[in-house]
Amino acid sequence: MRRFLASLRFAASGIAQGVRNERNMRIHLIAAAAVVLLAIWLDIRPVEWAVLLALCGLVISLELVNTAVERVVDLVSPERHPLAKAAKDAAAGGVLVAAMFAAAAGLIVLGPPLWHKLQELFGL
Ligand SMILES: Nc1ncnc2c1ncn2[C@@H]1O[C@H](COP(=O)(O)OP(=O)(O)OP(=O)(O)O)[C@@H](O)[C@H]1O
Repeated sequence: MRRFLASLRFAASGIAQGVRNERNMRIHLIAAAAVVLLAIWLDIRPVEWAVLLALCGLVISLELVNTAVERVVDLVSPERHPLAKAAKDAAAGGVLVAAMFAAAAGLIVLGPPLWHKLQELFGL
């Protein structure tokens, strides 16, 4: 049990470091918070919540993995190297792909009810 709690502490510390040091991580967190607030306001269905939360979690997790790849590459290859570039660029590409699909899913789920709500509010 103590080892499990210690591993949770290490994981929490990794998340905190990512938030402190990575600007992109803070952008993803702000985007996730905006999605959650919008979803509450629009009162979306449970299955829609599940999709949006899973995708927000995926993007934030991949950003942490990207940070880990950057740290390891900087450790093993402080000098420039084509493989170091390939590793960092692939990790960054992974985050970008997930973020683009998450944004598309967000538009599909939140777009129609948001449009409906705006029509109601402004009598469009
Ligand atoms: N050791 C290296 N060898 C070759 N190219 C590198 C190396 N380090 C970084 N690069 C290139 O420079 C880009 C930016 O690298 P950098 O380490 O600044 O990461 P970053 O994506 O800007 O992340 P962050 O700003 O969060 O540290 C990488 O995506 C890669 O293309």
